[in-house]
Amino acid sequence: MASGSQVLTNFVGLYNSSALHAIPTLINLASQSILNSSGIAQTLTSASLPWPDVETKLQYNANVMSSGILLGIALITLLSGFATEIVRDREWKLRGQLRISGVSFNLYWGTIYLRDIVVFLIPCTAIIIAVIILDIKGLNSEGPILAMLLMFLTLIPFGILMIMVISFLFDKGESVMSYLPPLLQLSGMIPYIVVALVDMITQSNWAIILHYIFCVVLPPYLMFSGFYFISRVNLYAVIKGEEPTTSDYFDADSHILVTIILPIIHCLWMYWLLRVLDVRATDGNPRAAFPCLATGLDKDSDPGRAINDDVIEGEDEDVSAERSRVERLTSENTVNYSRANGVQAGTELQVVAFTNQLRKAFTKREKGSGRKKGKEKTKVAVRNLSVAVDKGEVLGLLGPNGAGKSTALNMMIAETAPTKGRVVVSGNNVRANAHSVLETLGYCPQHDALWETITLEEHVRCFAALKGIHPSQLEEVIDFYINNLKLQEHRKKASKKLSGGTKRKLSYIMSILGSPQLVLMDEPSTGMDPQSKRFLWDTINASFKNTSRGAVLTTHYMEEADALCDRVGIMVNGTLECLGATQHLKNKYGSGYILEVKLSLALPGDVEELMDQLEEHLKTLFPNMDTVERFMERSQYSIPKEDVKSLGTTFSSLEQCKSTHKLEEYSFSQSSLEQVFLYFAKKQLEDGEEDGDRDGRRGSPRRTNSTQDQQPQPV
Ligand SMILES: Nc1ncnc2c1ncn2[C@@H]1O[C@H](COP(=O)(O)OP(=O)(O)OP(=O)(O)O)[C@@H](O)[C@H]1O
Repeated sequence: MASGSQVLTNFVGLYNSSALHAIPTLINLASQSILNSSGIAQTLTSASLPWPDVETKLQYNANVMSSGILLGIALITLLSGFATEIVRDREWKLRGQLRISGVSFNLYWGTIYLRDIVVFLIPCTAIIIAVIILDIKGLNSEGPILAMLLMFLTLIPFGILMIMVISFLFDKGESVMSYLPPLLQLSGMIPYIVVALVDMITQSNWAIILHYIFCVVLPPYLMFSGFYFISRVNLYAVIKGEEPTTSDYFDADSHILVTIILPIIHCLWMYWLLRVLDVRATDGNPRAAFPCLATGLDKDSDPGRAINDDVIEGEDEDVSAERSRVERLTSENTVNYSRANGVQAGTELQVVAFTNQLRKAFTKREKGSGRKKGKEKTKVAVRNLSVAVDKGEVLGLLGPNGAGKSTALNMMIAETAPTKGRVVVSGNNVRANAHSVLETLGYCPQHDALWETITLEEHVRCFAALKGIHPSQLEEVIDFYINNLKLQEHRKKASKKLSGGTKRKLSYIMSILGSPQLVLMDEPSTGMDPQSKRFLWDTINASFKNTSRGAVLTTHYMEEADALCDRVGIMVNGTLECLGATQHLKNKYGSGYILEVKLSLALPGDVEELMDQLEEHLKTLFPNMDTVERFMERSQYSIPKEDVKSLGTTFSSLEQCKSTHKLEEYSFSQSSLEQVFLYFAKKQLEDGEEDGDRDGRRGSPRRTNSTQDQQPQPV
């Protein structure tokens, strides 16, 4: 059994899980094949043919087995490398960005497929050339070469498609090369070794039965098995004392044909699976593509079956009015009318897009102890959001971190599947008509979706072409954005070398190119310098005001919301708490004053205690005041109008307070949008990270059923 240990040595020596080592593995493999073949040849001449003894047969099989293992490992390791880029495209949201820019399933996957086939052809051709040039015995004759050629013809397209499908098991590019090669190598090699051992030991049909079963149920096995059966035909013919003919390789007993034909059949269902996964797998979760596997995901996107909370207890009246407006827009007639006619008349149809009862619940299982499964936890990220974007409107979505703004936008671009509810853009349901709807969208994601090695200018050029900008205008458009956003010096830099602010500018340009019908911008100005921010504001104002287009913008800059948004909605814990023009919100929720104080740090004593004393004193001046924020020596209070009889008296009381409580400084002003925001932000903190479902009930303890009391306390 010397050859058995040789196989083991070869296997252990050459086994690796990295694509980097695939080429050396391949070269090693070629020399191994030469050695194996010459070994076989020597054994054959020295053995007393026509029929060898058992030991010779075992040695032949062991040699054949090692060639198959080595070739299979090399091919599958090379193939695994192709998955990294696909997973990265998904991880960095580039696939979504391309989809929104009109890159269809066939275009995206077809391009990658053709490119990978060409690349993969190189090592496969190298194997054939090496066999011919090095005159590898047993393989360098017409039969095996023809069999290998035919095998590669189907194995290459099959292998790449298989990798594309399997890539959906991964959500991080980094983990692909750590886990995918061993996963594929083992799932192909273990059945291969089982078949070869059964063949070697029992010399019975069991090996062939297993071969057929594995070919069907374990596709990676196909990358290994063909080589074994090619060498097997050759060996058994020689053992019988005959020269194998070409037809020996393709007759029914050779079992090679199955490794050539089955990949074609696998390709058919894999293409279907890839389509389903690409179109339906959302949230980076392939299970989302199959409703039966997806607990709590995308089970119902029909607003008719959504929780009946038209009248939500304690809901703001503006939010309720918007909900009713959206209900009317959703009525079958309206949607059909808009779908059929494109341009609509009448006030109700003057909307670019709307969401109806849009809801997203993320279900996560907590870690269990031992064998016990952990409890399922549900986080409702967006709670029955009904809002419409009017033509010519920039709608602002504000809210503290984790309020659900990005999740809402992700559902609007069909990147995240809603648990319930519907998104309609230009009269079309986004989930049902994703391709045609997405072509009319522009999206600036919160995290820049860029190819690391592609330059800034190439990004702009590529997306301008995708958005259908005429080649004659291309240069002008590129220069306009690059010059105005002061990007000239970064034009030729690869995106990985760009600063955070520059990347944001690039993402913004990519979203606005081609004048999409609806542009969704998730914190577009984060990290931008004031001058660029000003240009961004100008272009947003010019792009949407008085047009038939619309935009949704999320931001943490109140002055940006004030300057750009026609209406602003503030979200808290997934719920839209208020909606309206910024002035309306200031009047409604900010009809009072804001007092900001700062204690002198030079004061002796505990800051907390001093702050408590100050608050006690302030309560005597403003009995209905509310603490908005308190941090170290600073605090902020909202003071209702009725507590301020006259500004003169108030200021003299505050001056007195300044000297008695040793205030370093204080400010007393009318409420701004920021203060309205802070009021709601505080509510999110009070409500806490509330898990579970609370439909129809609001978390705020302030809310009651009486219409009068439904208004939150003014700031
Ligand atoms: N894929 C996910 N799985 C589980 N929970 C998620 C997922 N995505 C978002 N969430 C949760 O949903 C909630 C809303 O998140 P989202 O990113 O929409 O908030 P946001 O308002 O955009 O916050 P920020 O201002 O920080 O961007 C958060 O509590 C977040 O943890």
